[in-house]
Amino acid sequence: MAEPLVRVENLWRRFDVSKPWLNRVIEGEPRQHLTAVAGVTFEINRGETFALVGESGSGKSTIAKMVVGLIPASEGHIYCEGHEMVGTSGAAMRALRRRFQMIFQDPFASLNPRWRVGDIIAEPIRTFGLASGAEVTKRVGDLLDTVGLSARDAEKFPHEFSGGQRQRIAIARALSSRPEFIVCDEPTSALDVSVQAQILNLMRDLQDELGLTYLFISHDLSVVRHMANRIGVLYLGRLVEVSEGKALFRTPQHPYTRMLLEAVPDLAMSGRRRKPVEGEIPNPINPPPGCAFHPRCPIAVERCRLEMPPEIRTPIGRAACFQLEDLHAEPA
Ligand SMILES: Nc1ncnc2c1ncn2[C@@H]1O[C@H](COP(=O)(O)OP(=O)(O)OP(=O)(O)O)[C@@H](O)[C@H]1O
Repeated sequence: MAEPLVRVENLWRRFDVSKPWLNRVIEGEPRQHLTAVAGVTFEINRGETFALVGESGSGKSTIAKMVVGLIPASEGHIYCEGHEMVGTSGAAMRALRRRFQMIFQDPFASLNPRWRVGDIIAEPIRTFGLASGAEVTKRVGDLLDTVGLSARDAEKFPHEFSGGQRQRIAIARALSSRPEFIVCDEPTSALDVSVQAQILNLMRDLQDELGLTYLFISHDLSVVRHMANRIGVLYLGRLVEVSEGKALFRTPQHPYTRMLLEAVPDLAMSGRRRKPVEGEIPNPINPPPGCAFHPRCPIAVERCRLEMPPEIRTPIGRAACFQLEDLHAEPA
């Protein structure tokens, strides 16, 4: 089998969330750490869309930022076609920055309001020395055309566009360095539903045309269903399930995946009524012992409160749950 384009192996990210030194001394408090990502492993094959889903605070954005090199990992590995990217700098990091791009949730915040659209899109082209002079203008015009805008829009400023158009500009900018891999962090969450569909269609068309690979991050399962080949479900920084996309919607394995699916009106599994997600994600500074999901889990048993469940193979992927272990005995 071909090497995956991206492989993330046992990735961890801890944040120091201690109070300032003087407060700690006066109040006699120790340093505090928050584990945002705890030993995550997944791979993304060339040309596919791998989605990460989970409630707010589950660690999706933190993983995304580590994968594109915006923040360092505390521990673990990120391989690009087998080459280690954690700890790289200089030319290797520069190459990664060209090949891996990111699109953010809020296109207004990610576009410099004082720059003309043409300059925003041209910046990566110039930075990576991909073109010069009139060639840059031509390439900017082509990119605007590719995302459904016009070459004339290069003269305008971001505030002259609607939310959906601004996300098109952000996509054109991401494409300008001719990347192979784009991390899309909630790219349509800030947009109206009708506009969301247009942007998602554009992203799918671009994937087919340019052979792009996506890491797609979303808390919205109905959006993910239309985009992902495979899906990773995150809970409090851990992957509780990684499964083939369509199968996950038909036969979710982990109780947390089931809970998420049952909460989405048009996805609630056939014959079942929609049930809102119960409880809240615990504080990651002080996570529950054993399986972190046990306080909210409808099928938790004593063992779940004491031990971390191992990852096992399921018919559609892998998942970490003692109850599934009894069903599918083979370790992943
Ligand atoms: N720079 C930081 N310093 C301290 N804690 C952080 C930092 N960045 C993220 N966190 C914490 O890490 C955890 C995971 O955050 P992250 O933003 O990755 O989650 P998410 O799933 O993307 O959620 P959302 O959809 O709300 O962005 C959260 O508890 C968050 O508060």
